[in-house]
Amino acid sequence: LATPAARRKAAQKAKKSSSNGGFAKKPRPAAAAIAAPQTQQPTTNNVQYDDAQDEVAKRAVSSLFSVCAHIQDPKLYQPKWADACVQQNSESGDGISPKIGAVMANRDVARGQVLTLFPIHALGLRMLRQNSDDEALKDTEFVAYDQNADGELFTTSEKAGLRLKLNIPLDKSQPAHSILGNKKRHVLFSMFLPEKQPKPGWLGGRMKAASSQYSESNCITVPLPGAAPLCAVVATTDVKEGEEIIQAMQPLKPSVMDELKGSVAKEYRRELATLQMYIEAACETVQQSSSQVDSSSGQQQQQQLGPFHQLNQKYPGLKRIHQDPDIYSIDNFLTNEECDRLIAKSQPHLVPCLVKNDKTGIAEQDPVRTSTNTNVPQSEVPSIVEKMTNVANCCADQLEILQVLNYKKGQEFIPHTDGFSGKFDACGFEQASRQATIFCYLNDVSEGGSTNFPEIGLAIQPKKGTAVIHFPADLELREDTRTLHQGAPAVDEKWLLTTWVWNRPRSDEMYAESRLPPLSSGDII
Ligand SMILES: O=C(O)CCC(=O)C(=O)O
Ligand SMILES: [Fe+2]
Repeated sequence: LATPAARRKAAQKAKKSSSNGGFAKKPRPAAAAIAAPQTQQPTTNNVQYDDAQDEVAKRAVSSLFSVCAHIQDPKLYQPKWADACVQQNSESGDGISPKIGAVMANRDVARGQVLTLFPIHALGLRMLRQNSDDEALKDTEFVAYDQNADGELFTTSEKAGLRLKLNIPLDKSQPAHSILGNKKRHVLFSMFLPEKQPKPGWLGGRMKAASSQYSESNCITVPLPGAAPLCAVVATTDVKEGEEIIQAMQPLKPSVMDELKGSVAKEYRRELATLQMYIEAACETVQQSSSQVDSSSGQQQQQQLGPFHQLNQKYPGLKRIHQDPDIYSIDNFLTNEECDRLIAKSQPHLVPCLVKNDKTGIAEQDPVRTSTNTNVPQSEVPSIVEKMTNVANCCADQLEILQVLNYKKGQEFIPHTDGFSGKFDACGFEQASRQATIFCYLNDVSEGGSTNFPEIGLAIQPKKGTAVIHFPADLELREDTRTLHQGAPAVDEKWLLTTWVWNRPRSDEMYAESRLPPLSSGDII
């Protein structure tokens, strides 16, 4: 759909089949969130989808879009506070620089200040659906757009160059979180169309993107505190008047991102309060209209959770780094030698991580988990198994087959939970469930690759030898969705050892430790 006319036609067609906005159906590969070790039957993550919840989310997107479109009308609102750059539209005197189209700072801007805002030409919602055999219920993208302009409907067949999609994570401090809070299912994204007229203060998306050199960028796009999906382009270095604005394409460390958001929140308190008012009003409209959707029709209730698996609280160095849901860490859980030897053992055996396709039942490569991994027989790492069973108060048979994961630049594991609701037959365990996740970082990682728990605002930067333990389900085998987590895209290479503690021993002979192929001679003891 390369031409505006073709897109318009498609948009009209799609409008007929949708209640509001544009409805672009997007078949996507089934994205099971539980990754499978190579030699095992992968397991499914039984994500429930819920039509009522989707309807509320779609209404939220439409409502947020109409408010955002309204704000972008220069007759109504001019963001002078975010008007620190211009787009070059004629050749300068020397004929060398700046280039036509380049976005340049029109004043000095300090790190943490806003350069411009990111325009919202359409607002989209990716709805991840799994476990569905029905074609009509595959993953879809709902897009709310301006019905009077070209290019209203964005289908996945359009080339990435035609528009820019920006995923917008919503933390709990965002008003939109309350109406779009199901991060496991709903991905909010904003769309930018280069062919739209640029508006002063809304030049985001028009600047050059940094190529591979991370260091050459001077800004990044961040959701406006309290006013997402509106986003600002924020300076990541001090920028001089006349300097070209170049956007970083790599994710920043969560701590740096938080610092930038903090400085924007502080410096532009008044301006943000105005925008927040608009966004809150849009959210209230949705809340009012969705209050009719009664809980029996599927609104997910936060289930009461009971006690969780107990760790050995006397384990040396055990620290609780988050309470309710509890997350623990232990520095130097593995020695440097254990980490180095485990990497050396695993390196020659790495294969792409597989994820179960819920439709076919086949374990296959999937963009949800792009790292490589290998299984590690317990017999080759007795000292590590001994520490794990000691801290987790369990026997070695309760540990799922150990895996070493390797993430190279750009590789990631998208947000997922490790647990199940109820009993399952999986990974050699029968009528059982995962109670705890233990992972250990095998190297220090300074850029990218953090393990993020977005529901609780926790980000952990990998530190060599540190173990992290969380609890995907309670003792009654009810999943705790607050433990949603991701392996953020790696910048530096990252190595991780991971396993899960089940509530009963591994029993299926097919998954016996003795069947695992050895990695190398020389056990780590
Ligand atoms: O890579 C990470 O930081 C997390 C890995 C993970 O979540 C998993 O293996 O289940
Ligand atoms: Fe995980």
